[in-house]
Amino acid sequence: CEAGPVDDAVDWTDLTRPTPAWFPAARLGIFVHWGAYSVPAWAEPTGELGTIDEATWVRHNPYAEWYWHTIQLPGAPAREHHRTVWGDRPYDDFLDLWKAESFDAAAWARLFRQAGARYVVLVTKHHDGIALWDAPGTGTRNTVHRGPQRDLVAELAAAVRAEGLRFGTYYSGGLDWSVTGFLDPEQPLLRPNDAAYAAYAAVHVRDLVDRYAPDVLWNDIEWPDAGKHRGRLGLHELFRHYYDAVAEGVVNDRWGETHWDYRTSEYQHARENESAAVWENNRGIGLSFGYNQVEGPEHSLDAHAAVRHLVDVVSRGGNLLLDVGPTAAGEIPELQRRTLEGLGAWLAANGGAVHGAAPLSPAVATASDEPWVRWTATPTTAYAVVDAAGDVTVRADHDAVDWAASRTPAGTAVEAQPVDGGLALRLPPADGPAVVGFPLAGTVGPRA
Ligand SMILES: CC(=O)NC[C@H]1N[C@@H](C)[C@@H](O)[C@@H](O)[C@@H]1O
Repeated sequence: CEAGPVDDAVDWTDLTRPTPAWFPAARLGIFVHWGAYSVPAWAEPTGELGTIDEATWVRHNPYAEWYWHTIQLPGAPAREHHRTVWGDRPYDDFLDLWKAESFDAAAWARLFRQAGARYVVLVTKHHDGIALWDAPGTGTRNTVHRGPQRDLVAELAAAVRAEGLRFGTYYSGGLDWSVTGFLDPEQPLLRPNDAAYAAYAAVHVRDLVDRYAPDVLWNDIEWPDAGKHRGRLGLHELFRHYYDAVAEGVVNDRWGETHWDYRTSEYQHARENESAAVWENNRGIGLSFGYNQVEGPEHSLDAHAAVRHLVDVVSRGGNLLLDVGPTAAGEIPELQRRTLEGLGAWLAANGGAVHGAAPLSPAVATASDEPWVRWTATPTTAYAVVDAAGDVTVRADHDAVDWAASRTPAGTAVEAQPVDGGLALRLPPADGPAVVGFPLAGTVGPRA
């Protein structure tokens, strides 16, 4: 895997343009990791990326979608699990065992809309190289010819768009174990960088653009080095082709030092990227992206925790791309469904503080953890999201906010009195954070 010719003379700046407004306004997306790995659906719930040392991570990988890799490692519990449950069956048997017999794209799309998501990003080829559409050059190693025997990308794209949501595609440009084998399993991020693989991947992403016009191109790990050039199958041309085909399309930042519309962090990894103007944190509801049957409530965000994570991300200017890992049959596991439904119920009452909202100027108010308070804002309103009940004081420059007309978007009247250095609120008990909206003084009617 020699590093290919990297044409670092490429001028990537001509691709820069203002980020299409729909993306930061969306605030919540749903990620979907569904693949042959959803058949074994087994990993150790070790911990969050960014909090586990690499040596532990690689052998006790909590990402169930890395099953094929983890079972290569001598001493990995997953390897022992595979031998016990599956014997010496090859990984590709899971493609044929993946039937998707209960897959109902319309039901998924309805659940995602009800969860308050504004976009959905489906994994179309993960690191195992199996495509969820009839990808050129994959032969029968895709879900159209084997296993589900359906174009899962087309089905979900149509259903998601019928619900009024945007549809994006994830593609693993950085790793493809079916092309490279495992190189050195002890070094999991050794990437194929040769021109042949770069062309193979470019043809795939171009096919995704031409067939599904994705609103988001979400590449993972990095783009093959030999593909970072201006040629016909080069990355620069690919981005240009994409923007010509999808005017409001956005690309993430995992294509190497080339071009991006927004930065990404993952669980606790790369949180330095969260200082960018436009960014997105992605994580599972549990510790894995692919369905992991081992995970329980103790490993997963319940609705309350998901609300707090989303609000914290939005208060700092980011989007949350929250992952679901469906079962091989195509069901959304109950633990995940409950979180999505609870998140959606909260957003139905309080979404004004999230959708289309942005950070509030720190000159007006700042976050606190005791009580738990995060602030968001629209051009006319500041929102205090308060995870406490009873008498709470929020610190705000009340000359900048008009406290007289405070209301929760859900319509519950809230008493708000200015006190030294802030505002005293009397919050009714609620089964989730309360949201109190304060008109930003000077932008709306006179102080009452
Ligand atoms: C930071 C990084 O490169 N993560 C790669 C990681 N991304 C997740 C969304 C999942 O697709 C993982 O399986 C993948 O390895």
